[in-house]
Amino acid sequence: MIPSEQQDQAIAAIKAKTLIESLPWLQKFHGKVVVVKFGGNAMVDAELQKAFAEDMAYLRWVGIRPVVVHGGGPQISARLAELGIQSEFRGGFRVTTDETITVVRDVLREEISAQLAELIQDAGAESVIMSGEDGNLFRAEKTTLETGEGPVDIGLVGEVTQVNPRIVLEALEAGRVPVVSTVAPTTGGELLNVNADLAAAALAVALGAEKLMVLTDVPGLYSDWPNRDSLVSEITAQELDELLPTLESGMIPKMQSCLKAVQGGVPTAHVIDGRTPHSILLEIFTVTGVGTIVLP
Ligand SMILES: Nc1ncnc2c1ncn2[C@@H]1O[C@H](COP(=O)(O)OP(=O)(O)O)[C@@H](O)[C@H]1O
Ligand SMILES: CC(=O)N[C@@H](CCC(=O)OP(=O)(O)O)C(=O)O
Repeated sequence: MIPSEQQDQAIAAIKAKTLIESLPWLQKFHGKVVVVKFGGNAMVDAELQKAFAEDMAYLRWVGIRPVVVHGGGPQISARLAELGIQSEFRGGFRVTTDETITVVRDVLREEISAQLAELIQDAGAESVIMSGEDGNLFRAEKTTLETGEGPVDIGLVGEVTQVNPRIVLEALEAGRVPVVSTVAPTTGGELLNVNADLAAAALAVALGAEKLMVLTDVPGLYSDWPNRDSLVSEITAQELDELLPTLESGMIPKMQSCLKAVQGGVPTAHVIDGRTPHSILLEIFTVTGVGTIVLP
């Protein structure tokens, strides 16, 4: 055999190995719901967004049912800055005023949901946009932040207290990929800004999802941030519960979300690096997986 043929054969063998390695996972996850939270920091690059959308279409066509819940913190902050409004965060949450909530809702729906839905359609799967306001998807209650100096009012910020997953299930039944943004009304009809990590966990639990995958802009959870040698590949709910009080702002809602999901019956929750193209496929379909896995 000439060297170029040998090289072609070696490449073909790697491709075939990768494909066949996915067989047990295809069997295990067939028909199952996977909730993927796409973070604002992971979606700044157009190529990565395209790869993400391709992953969603891929999952849909291999018979797994993906549900996208997205954030958009940096994009909301950018729009607010254009409007001359400064962003303030307390405990990882945006202090949200009457003026801010309209911007949050618009950026999430008109800009980010719309763009993701279009990319998913371009990748070959139907998608449908929804928020906590649609079909009673989410009900929320106002969050009061507990701090060392007592409770702090952070404005129109809420947490999901009820989920009615009907419209998500209808979309999945119709073969569509739901793209969910996370503003949500109270029972009184007041619109609240809900952190997307936490909303994703509530939705994953309500849907009886097989996995929650949280994409962000780091390789996973670090037990001793920012020490790069402290990447955690696997952690139990109990260990995470103990680690949570030591974590810093961005990671707090993310890890609370993973904890809530596994405590609510989701078999595994994952924090993975959204900057690696197709990291979702690598996590689901390869033996080693990537990022941090949270187990019950
Ligand atoms: N223990 C930790 N492990 C990993 N990242 C951490 C940790 N503590 C703080 N971070 C920070 O959290 C950020 C991710 O949170 P955030 O900026 O809210 O992301 P996203 O927009 O993806 O939701 C990381 O970029 C990192 O700077
Ligand atoms: C209450 C609160 O902080 N809401 C978030 C909602 C978007 C979000 O969660 O975006 P990421 O996933 O990119 O962080 C915000 O206003 O930024």
